[in-house]
Amino acid sequence: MELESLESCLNKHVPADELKEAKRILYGPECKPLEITEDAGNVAAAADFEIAGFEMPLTSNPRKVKIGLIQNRIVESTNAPISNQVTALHNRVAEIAKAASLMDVNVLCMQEAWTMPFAFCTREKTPWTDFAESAENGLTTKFCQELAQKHNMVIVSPILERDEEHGGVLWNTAVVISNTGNVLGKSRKNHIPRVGDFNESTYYMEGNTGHKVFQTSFGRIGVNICYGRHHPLNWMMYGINGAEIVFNPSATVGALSEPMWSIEARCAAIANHYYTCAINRVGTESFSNEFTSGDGKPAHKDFGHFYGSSYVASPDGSRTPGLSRTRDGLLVASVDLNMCQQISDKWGFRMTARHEMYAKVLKKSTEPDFKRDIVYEK
Ligand SMILES: NC(=O)NCCC(=O)O
Repeated sequence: MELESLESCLNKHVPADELKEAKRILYGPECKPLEITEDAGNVAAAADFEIAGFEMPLTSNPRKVKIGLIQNRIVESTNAPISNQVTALHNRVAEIAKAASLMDVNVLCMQEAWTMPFAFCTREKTPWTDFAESAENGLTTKFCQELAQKHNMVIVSPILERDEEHGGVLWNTAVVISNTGNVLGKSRKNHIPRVGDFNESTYYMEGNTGHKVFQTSFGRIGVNICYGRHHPLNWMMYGINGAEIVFNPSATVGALSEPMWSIEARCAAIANHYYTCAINRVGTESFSNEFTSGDGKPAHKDFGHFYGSSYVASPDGSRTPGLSRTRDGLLVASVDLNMCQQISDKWGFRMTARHEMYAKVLKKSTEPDFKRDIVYEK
C-alpha cells in the first residue's frame, strides 16, 4: 500500500509538542491554513478530490495572488478511444477548476501532458502521437480558453504539441492562456530525459522557445517543464527574465526521483528569488504492450507509481505541505509577489551572483580545446 503523504505520517507519529518545531525546521516559516469555502469543499467532496489551501508568509507590503495546482490520475484506461480519454480528462479538470474558481484562484496550472497517459515509456509512436494538438487552436486550448474566461483565471496548460507550421513535428509544450481567454504564448520543455523508462527523445526534441516569461494580470510567470528541474541554469534563466512564479508541471515516479522532489523546486525558489510550483501526476498507468528499461530487468507494462505531492515554495525558504501521494487534488496557495523583491533585497543573490565571471568560464568550458582548471602536486 502507498503512504498517503509525508505530512500525514508526521502528524500521526510525531508528538504534538515537537511537531511544530519539526515542521519549522523542515518547512520554514509557517504557511497558515487557508479557509476552504463551503462551496469549494462541497465540489471536492462530491467529485472525490483533495482540496488544500495555504497562506504563505507575507511581507510588510503584500501583493497577493492565489495560485492553484491540479494533480490527477488518468480517468479512462490507456486503451480506450483517444477522444474518450481526452474528454474524460477535460471533464475531470473542469470539475477541479470549478473548485479553484470558488477559492478565487488567479493562476491555475495542470500537470505535464495532462490530456493523456504518460505513454512515452512505451516508445511506441502510435497511438500516442495522436494525442498531440496545436498549441494555438487545438481542442484543449479552446477548452482552456473557455475555462479562463469563465473563471477569470490565467491557465497554464501543458500538452503534447503538434507544430502544424513546421511539418507537424511534436513538442512537449505549456500553453499560457490569459484570463481574457487569449493565448499569451507557449513555452517548450528544454531538457529531455533519457533516464529509466523516461525515453522522451523518441517523441520530441529539446525545446526552442528559451526561457520566456509571460506578463499576466497576476504577475510574471514562467514554465520549466519536468526534467528541467534538475538543471539549475534552466531555473536561473526564468529569474533573469524577471519571473515571479515558475511552474514545474511534471510526471515522475517514486523509485526514480522522490527523494529529490521536495528539494529541487524549493532550492530554485530560494536561489532565484521567485515562487516555484511543483506539480506531479498521481497513480499507476498500465499499457497493453510490455516495454523494457534497457537494464536487463524483466519487461513490464507500467512505469510504477506517480506520487503526486504537489507543493509551492517561496523565495523566503518556506513551502506548503504536499498534496496526497495517492489522490487527485487541488492545492491553493495565497502568495505575496512582493516577497520576491524583499527577499532579493535581503539576501542579494542577484547582486552577489558574479554572472560575468561564470559567463566567461562557462563559455570557455563548451569549447573543444577547453582544459579543466585542476592543480596537481609538482
Ligand atoms: N517527465 C519527465 O521529464 N520525467 C523525467 C523524470 C524526472 O525528471 O523525474
